[in-house]
Amino acid sequence: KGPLSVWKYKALLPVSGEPVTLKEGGTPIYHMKKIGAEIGLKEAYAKHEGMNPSGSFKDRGMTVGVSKALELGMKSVACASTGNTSASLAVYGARAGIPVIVLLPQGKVALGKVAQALMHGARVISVKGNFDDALRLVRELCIENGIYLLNSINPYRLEGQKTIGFEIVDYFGWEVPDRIILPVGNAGNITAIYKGLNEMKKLGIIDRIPKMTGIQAEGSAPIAKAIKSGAANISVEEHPETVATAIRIGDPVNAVKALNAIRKSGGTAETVTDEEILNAQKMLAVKEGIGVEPASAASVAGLIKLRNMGVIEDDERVVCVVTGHLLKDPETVIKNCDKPIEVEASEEAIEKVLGIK
Ligand SMILES: Cc1ncc(COP(=O)(O)O)c(/C=C/C(=O)C(=O)O)c1O
Repeated sequence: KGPLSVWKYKALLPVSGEPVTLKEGGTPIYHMKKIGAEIGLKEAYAKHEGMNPSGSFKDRGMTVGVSKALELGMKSVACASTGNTSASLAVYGARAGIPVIVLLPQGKVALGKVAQALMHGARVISVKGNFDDALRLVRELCIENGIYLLNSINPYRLEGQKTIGFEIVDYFGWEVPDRIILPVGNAGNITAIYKGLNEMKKLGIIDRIPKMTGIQAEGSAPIAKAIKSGAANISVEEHPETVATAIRIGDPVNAVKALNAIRKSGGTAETVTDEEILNAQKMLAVKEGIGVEPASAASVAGLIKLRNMGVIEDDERVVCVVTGHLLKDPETVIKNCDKPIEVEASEEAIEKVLGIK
């Protein structure tokens, strides 16, 4: 009962007290009519996680993780982040009134995310290294100093994020989608959604699990490479590079769980180029009115590629989880769009450039 939200599923979440909440979850599922028509898929949907309080799916993990931190009597919380985790932790830490420390890879975090972490009062440390360096350092920092670590190595993060699976099942009911496609970085989200779907199956609410399909940027694709080569585990990408800085992660902490989720569900993993990512971002915005940041558009770029490869069948119902809001990374948008047309402040000048007269 009640509106869709993370805490609608409180009975399935490991938090006993009153949660620290900003009404996260209950995000919209949009039918992608035009993009679907272009690739011959009648049932292509996008679940817009950018519509969460801090603008990404991370809020689902943080509402549970920060609630748990309070329950455990922790004095401060920390994370390393490519941006959205730090933005979300800053928001929920502020809500909870608990000090927040975030470690960011220097020069590789989208502007909107840094703005959020700063404005919501986190101590923002910029590390001369990449995300994987920052994660190693924050784990040491937390162990040495009794600070509560809230990267997705913390299982309470995945507990919150599994509600994406709950909401997809709630929306489609018995007609479970055939496939769920999502961008993969540290691989927490694909692991979490798979867990949620398995719980729904155990509860007898669904009778089958959608194919979990992970999409990575070509320059940062340890999971996709392992799936495509059949390797038991990943080989770490030493120098991950992609315009989709949110998923610029070479050594995903949840790799083993994610490979299991993909293989057990009969899913797959694929890579897309930065160009395909930016094209998908523009298609979503211009054709469907859905504004997402580059990493999120990787799921739709992957949908298109897998469809063109013949991996996705004509009659499949597919849900792409688009994970973060367009406003998170305005610099990339400005770089990839035409400049605004400058005119003198007169109607004639405007009509002239618009070719109206
Ligand atoms: C927009 C967006 N889309 C996809 C992912 C990948 O999710 P995971 O595979 O669960 O890591 C992220 C991840 C971001 C961070 O890892 C971080 O913020 O530190 C993201 O921000």
